Amino acid sequence: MDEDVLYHLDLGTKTHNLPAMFGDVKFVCVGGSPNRMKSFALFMHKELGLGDDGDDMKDICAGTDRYCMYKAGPVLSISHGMGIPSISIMLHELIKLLHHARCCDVTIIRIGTSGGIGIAPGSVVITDTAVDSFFKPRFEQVILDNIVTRSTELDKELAEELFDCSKEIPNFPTLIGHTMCTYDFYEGQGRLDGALCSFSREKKLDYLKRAYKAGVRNIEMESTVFAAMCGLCGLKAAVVCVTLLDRLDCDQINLPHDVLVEYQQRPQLLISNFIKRRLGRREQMS
Ligand SMILES: O=P(O)(O)O[C@@H]1C[C@H](O)[C@@H](CO)O1
Ligand SMILES: O=c1cc[nH]c(=O)[nH]1
Repeated sequence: MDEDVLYHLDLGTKTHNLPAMFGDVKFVCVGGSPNRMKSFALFMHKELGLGDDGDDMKDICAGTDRYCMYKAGPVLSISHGMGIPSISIMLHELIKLLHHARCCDVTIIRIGTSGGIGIAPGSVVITDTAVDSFFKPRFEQVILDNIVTRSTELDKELAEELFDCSKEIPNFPTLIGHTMCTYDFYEGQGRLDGALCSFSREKKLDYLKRAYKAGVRNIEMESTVFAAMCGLCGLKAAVVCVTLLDRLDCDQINLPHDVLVEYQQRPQLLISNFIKRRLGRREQMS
């Protein structure tokens, strides 16, 4: 293409010098909420000792309100909204951005929230495999009028490295398990408290217990397409989500605000330790 307009990011190959803006990116962190991704960028700015307090950090995608994007040294922090269609659009444009910027050796991590199954709220789940609502490791993409099935395997070594990092943080409940990705927060995740509900409490529990038996430890709404797209494009990828509740106990998220904030910071803390460890290793090698 003579020009590539990354429409939803408000960036483009003719309007922006993408190699100059992004060529040094080594870590990309994505998550649903714009505020969370801004806080993460500010946190990384501080943790990496990048000078002032980052107060003047600008949203690189300020020209659009679809997504936000912040950069702290080699770390790019981007919001993706909720659900598969939203993250998928962002990933198409992000992956092209990384290509145009000639980035290499990039690690991409989704830092999110989720509902746990049979584990204590506040636990951090590092995904080994993302599965669909049938507990299958696949993402079905409709292309023209065909269903194309893609693998949702994630990088096992990266998951182990992250798990290793978690052990260095005191009182930090972390585990590796399957993550189920659904198309809906309510009926799609077996909730009884949506505007619509057509199944009994018994059916809900039977489904979630079968999910647990199949190795699922948490439920969210982006991991299958994230794993599939990153895998096909050769990006090393991980999914790290904190659980906000145990779905075997309840459906409503009614945590006090300060607890919710602290839980959401857990994946950020883990990823910050991981990035600092990786950067330290690179410095030792050079
Ligand atoms: O990254 P976040 O915390 O937004 O991810 C989960 C999955 C859905 O997008 C959303 C539902 O509350 O939270
Ligand atoms: O239960 C939950 C909590 C957060 N995100 C989800 O998708 N489900």
